[in-house]
Amino acid sequence: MAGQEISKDESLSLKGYRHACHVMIYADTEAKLFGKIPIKHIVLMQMRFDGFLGFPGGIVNPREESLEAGLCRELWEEIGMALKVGPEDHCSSCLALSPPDLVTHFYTKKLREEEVREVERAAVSSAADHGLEVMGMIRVPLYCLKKGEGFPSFLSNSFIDSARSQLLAALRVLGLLSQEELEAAVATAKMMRQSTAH
Ligand SMILES: O=c1[nH]cnc2c1ncn2[C@@H]1O[C@H](COP(=O)(O)OP(=O)(O)O)[C@@H](O)[C@H]1O
Repeated sequence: MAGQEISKDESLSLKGYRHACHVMIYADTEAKLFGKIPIKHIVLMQMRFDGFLGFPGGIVNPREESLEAGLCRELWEEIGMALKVGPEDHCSSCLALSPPDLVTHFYTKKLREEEVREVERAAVSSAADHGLEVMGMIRVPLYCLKKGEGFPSFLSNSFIDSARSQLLAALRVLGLLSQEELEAAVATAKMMRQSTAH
């Protein structure tokens, strides 16, 4: 579920709110799973310390730094290398579902495949948060195999705050998956969750 959308400027004028910025890093790829199923796009998320999936980023203080400067500082801690994310990469800002006094700002950043590999290597070898606040960077499987394996199964995980909606919206807006593919994956994920609920 997503919180209420709000413009970035309006959110910055709210009194008493904290701000969090997160980014979806992605790239195109020619790679094929089992040598035949096109992966098409690499999309990075991370397993957080609390067992939820989310995007890299964190809390920023707009009174001390711009949202983007704060995001880059957080990325340095979680990825262990400098990654430039600017206002042009901003996608959406939302009032968080919980806690109620939080605005979550979401960005997307397209890299080349080799640059994504560099991010993955740095996240393991240099990032201060690796193994602590971040248990590991992961790739989102965007293909759909038999019995919901792949993206539907991935969507059945637990996501922090609006991370799942941010993922689905970004995939749609960036054209990484079609509306039909997204709807089918969401419906299959829902059935999978129901059938595994005890
Ligand atoms: O990927 C995400 N998308 C949307 N909201 C998120 C995501 N990750 C965390 N949040 C929300 O933002 C808050 C702060 O984020 P995070 O835990 O990354 O920052 P921190 O490590 O600086 O405390 C979280 O408590 C959660 O409500």
